[in-house]
Amino acid sequence: MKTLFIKDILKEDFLGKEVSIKGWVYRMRDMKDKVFFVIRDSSGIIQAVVKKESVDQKTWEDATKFQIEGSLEVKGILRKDERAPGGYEIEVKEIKVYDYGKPFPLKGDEDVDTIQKYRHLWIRTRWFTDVLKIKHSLIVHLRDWFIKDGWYEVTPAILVGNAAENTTELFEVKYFEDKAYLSQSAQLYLEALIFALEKVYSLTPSFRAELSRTKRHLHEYWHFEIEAAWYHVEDIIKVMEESLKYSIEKTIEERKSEFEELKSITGRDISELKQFVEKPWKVITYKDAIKKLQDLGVNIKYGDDFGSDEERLLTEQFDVPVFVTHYPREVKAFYMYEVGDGTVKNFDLLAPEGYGEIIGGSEREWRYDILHKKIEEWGLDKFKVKVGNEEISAYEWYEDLRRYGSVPHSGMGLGIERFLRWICKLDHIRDTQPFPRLRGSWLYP
Ligand SMILES: NC(=O)C[C@H]([NH3+])C(=O)NS(=O)(=O)OC[C@H]1O[C@@H](n2cnc3c(N)ncnc32)[C@H](O)[C@@H]1O
Ligand SMILES: [Mg+2]
Repeated sequence: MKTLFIKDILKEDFLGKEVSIKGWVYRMRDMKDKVFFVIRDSSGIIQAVVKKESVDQKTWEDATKFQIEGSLEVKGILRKDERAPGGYEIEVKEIKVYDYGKPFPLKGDEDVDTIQKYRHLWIRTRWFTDVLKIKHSLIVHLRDWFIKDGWYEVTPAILVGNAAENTTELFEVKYFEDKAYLSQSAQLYLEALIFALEKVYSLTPSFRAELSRTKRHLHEYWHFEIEAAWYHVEDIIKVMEESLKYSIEKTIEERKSEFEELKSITGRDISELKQFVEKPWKVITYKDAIKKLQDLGVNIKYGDDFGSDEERLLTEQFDVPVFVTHYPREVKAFYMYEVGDGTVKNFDLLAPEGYGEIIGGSEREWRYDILHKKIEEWGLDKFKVKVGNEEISAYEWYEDLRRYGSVPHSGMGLGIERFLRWICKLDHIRDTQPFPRLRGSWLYP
């Protein structure tokens, strides 16, 4: 007989029939002449009852030896039982023991440090399993949108020789006799690839050695980045509003039961997500945003960057995500296209409900002279790499993209974990990653 997933047998057509499932003991109650199990697999839970008078001695003894998270396969008859989770129960005839298990170290009320110590076991938590499935769907549908829109998935370098973002937030790694850095962003490599494929995307880990200890910073996060030749920043804003709405809409459809379960933990109601999809998202300039914050009594002036507090306050003025554009050149990255009035053609997408930045994007400086001057002005040419017997600027190759057939181009980077934190209404970004790397966390597990 075929072993099925639990979700596949929770149906009237299996009533009275023999079924077989494999999984782990989620709950158990040992009575005098009965043992009630709730067994879980990746698809859900089901009650299974072992009655002493209905099974042989060995099966009864096995049934009484299990611990929480013990692993087993049960065969039995599916019965209706309104009191059981899901309304069904298996009356067990046979048990195949894989592992009785040991007293499980987690009871469900542990503090953050204890959870961190047993994170490799804690990730079996049902609500976190729901978050992992929603993360999977958001990524799959986002990729789907870009594939349908003619973009190519590419595989950029992760061991790199230069900073793409803040030079003080690099993780340095030993690279034989030299040193390398863990990639902060695939952007510079995607910019090289558009001269071949024109529209490219990648999903890679990005690494940030930020010292900030906040609810939205990880040292290692998954970064969905896109780059397109001939596109201007307005085109990228349009692409991201459409693709994120598509991903959210498809994920809501596909993960109804997961969102239902999650609602009791985080309070996220899918009706809130539906209204983000239905309404047009806002676009305001940095200058407007500064004015709005000043009108709200925030002590901020033109030229200041936004921190989490300012972003939270700003997003609380809107009930949809907000694209904030045209920041002052000084507060943004070297590669951004200079408008000429002191601003750059960039945007940050701020998620509502106080979640803040989930995307950073911009039009790239594609004019060689201006980019070369800025790389020198920002001291980036001090980054050297060994090429053959000579030491050259680690940005020489990047400037070559402006020497040989340069074109206007734009792109963006979406933090998957920040996107997921907003969609699931999670309090802390640590609960968007199975093995989060946070300020002060151990490299364990
Ligand atoms: N291809 C590009 O144009 C991307 C560009 N080079 C870039 O890295 N922009 S960004 O620094 O704003 O980071 C992009 C996004 O990456 C996320 N991000 C950025 N830093 C983090 C940390 N520390 N933890 C989690 N997520 C982070 C966040 O959502 C940002 O909006
Ligand atoms: Mg940013």
